[in-house]
Amino acid sequence: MITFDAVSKRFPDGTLAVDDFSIEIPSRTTTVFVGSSGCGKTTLLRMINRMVDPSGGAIHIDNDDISTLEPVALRRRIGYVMQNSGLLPHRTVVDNVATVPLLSGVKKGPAREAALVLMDTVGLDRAIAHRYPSQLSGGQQQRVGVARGLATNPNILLMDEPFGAVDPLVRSELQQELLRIQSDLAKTIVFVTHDIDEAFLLGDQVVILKAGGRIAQMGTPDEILANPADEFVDTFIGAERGRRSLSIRTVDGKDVVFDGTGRLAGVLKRPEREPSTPA
Ligand SMILES: Nc1ncnc2c1ncn2[C@@H]1O[C@H](COP(=O)(O)OP(=O)(O)OP(=O)(O)O)[C@@H](O)[C@H]1O
Repeated sequence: MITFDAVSKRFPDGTLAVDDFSIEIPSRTTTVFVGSSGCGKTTLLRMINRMVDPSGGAIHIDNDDISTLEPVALRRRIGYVMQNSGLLPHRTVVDNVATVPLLSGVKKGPAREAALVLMDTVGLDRAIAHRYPSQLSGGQQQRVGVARGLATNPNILLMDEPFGAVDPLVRSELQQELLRIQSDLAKTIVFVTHDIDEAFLLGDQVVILKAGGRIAQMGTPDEILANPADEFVDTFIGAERGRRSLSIRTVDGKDVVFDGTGRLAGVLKRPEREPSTPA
């Protein structure tokens, strides 16, 4: 479990990016931070692996206060996937995937072999193992980025808008692939996006943020869809969906939410009902 306890971050220029943020991120599930540009999502994510240190409060991973852990060692045991994949342009796919294990002292042969297996995991053909990033499509580059994030077999995977720069079809494929990988591997994933549809699709827990990393609402997609906490959340859900109206239809006895284009947006959990007594 990752715990933020009254965490704040003020940058040296005075910007208060995160103000008094507290949350518990359960293990082996996906938590999504969603909010508009500048609300502090990336700052929150980077505080987990100490790329950014908080100015106040504490972050724990299980029982460890991460401020007591050595940042480089911490970073090497947490996977990190970023937008535009962040691949090293002069290294081949297989060597990009193997970068962190190699830095951590794994020998070249085993590191490359493990990288090939990871290419299988993320749905990449081994035939492209010796290509350079510029010879790949955007979607393939992002898959390499995900494979690299998984290369040390981390318990925690941080993903910062990893599918933000690809076209909608490829994005949808990558999202499905991530759902499949997560159902096999059950990592603790913290995922940042500004896309509410992506948040609802991928998140077990969704955290809707306002400026300053303030939590507007936190819950499962069903809970948020069924009961938006306030007008801000309502508007955010509506606006980010292009003001497409949500509708609820009953399918196989379940209340299913569709957006205005007929796309599945979620399934509402109904409270358990007492069995009805015959009249
Ligand atoms: N190194 C920095 N120095 C000063 N201000 C910063 C720094 N990094 C981020 N900020 C500011 O902190 C706030 C939060 O930034 P952050 O990148 O965390 O937001 P975000 O929600 O991830 O935005 P986006 O979706 O645009 O990436 C913004 O006002 C940003 O300008």
